[in-house]
Amino acid sequence: MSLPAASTPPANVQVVDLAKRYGTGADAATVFEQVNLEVAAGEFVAIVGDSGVGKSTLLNCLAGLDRWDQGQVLHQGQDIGRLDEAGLAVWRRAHVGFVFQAFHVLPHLSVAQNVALPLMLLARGTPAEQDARVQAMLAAVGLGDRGQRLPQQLSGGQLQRVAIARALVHRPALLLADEPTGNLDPDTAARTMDLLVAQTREAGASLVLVTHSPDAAARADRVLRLTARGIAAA
Ligand SMILES: Nc1ncnc2c1ncn2[C@@H]1O[C@H](COP(=O)(O)OP(=O)(O)OP(=O)(O)O)[C@@H](O)[C@H]1O
Repeated sequence: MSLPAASTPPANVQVVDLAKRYGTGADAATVFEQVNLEVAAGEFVAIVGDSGVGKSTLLNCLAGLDRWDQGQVLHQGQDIGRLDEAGLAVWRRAHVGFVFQAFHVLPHLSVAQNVALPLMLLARGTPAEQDARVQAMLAAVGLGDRGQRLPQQLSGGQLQRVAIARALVHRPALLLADEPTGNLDPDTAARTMDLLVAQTREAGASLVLVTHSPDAAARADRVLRLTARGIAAA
């Protein structure tokens, strides 16, 4: 009896013929179209392109935060365009770590509570295990002694590091980062990139990073340029 042929595992992330437009009828404006992209587990892809070409929009589509007009976004073979808002929220919570240009840190929670949020929402681990993981992440971003502070007591660069700790704390399979080093000095930027790359390699996450920074792009396995007509090797 012959064994079934081993099937190739699907790419962690697949984008198929994606198009995004704003407006309708005569006012319709295409941001991008014919975007095709595959990112493997453990792979780091940087996306570059002119200002306004749609890099943040594409990242938002990958996170299911923005809807698109044509094409598909698949995560481990699952078509996330078929999920409703509640389904998307559950999927995102479990699988996605997002570092935005704006930090989206909650002002009334301490730094440690902000970082703990994904673990609490997923009810992952005991409170003691959650505390230990949060403390380890804060130490990794150089904020081990700032956990009890409120966000307003931190600098912009420190807040960016809180956002990165929070994005990584639940070891997501898909890491999406929009200019994560934009507000940071060169040393902190390099350490931040170390963290993102380590998570990608060690946890087999896929990292998609939008950047204008040549230093950040230089760390990627592949650099792709987004234009209105698609995405290709830079
Ligand atoms: N809600 C919206 N309605 C209409 N147009 C929008 C909306 N949001 C974004 N756009 C347009 O979509 C295009 C892509 O914006 P986006 O922020 O994705 O670009 P970007 O490549 O990330 O830019 P940058 O490098 O400057 O951050 C821009 O022309 C922008 O004006």
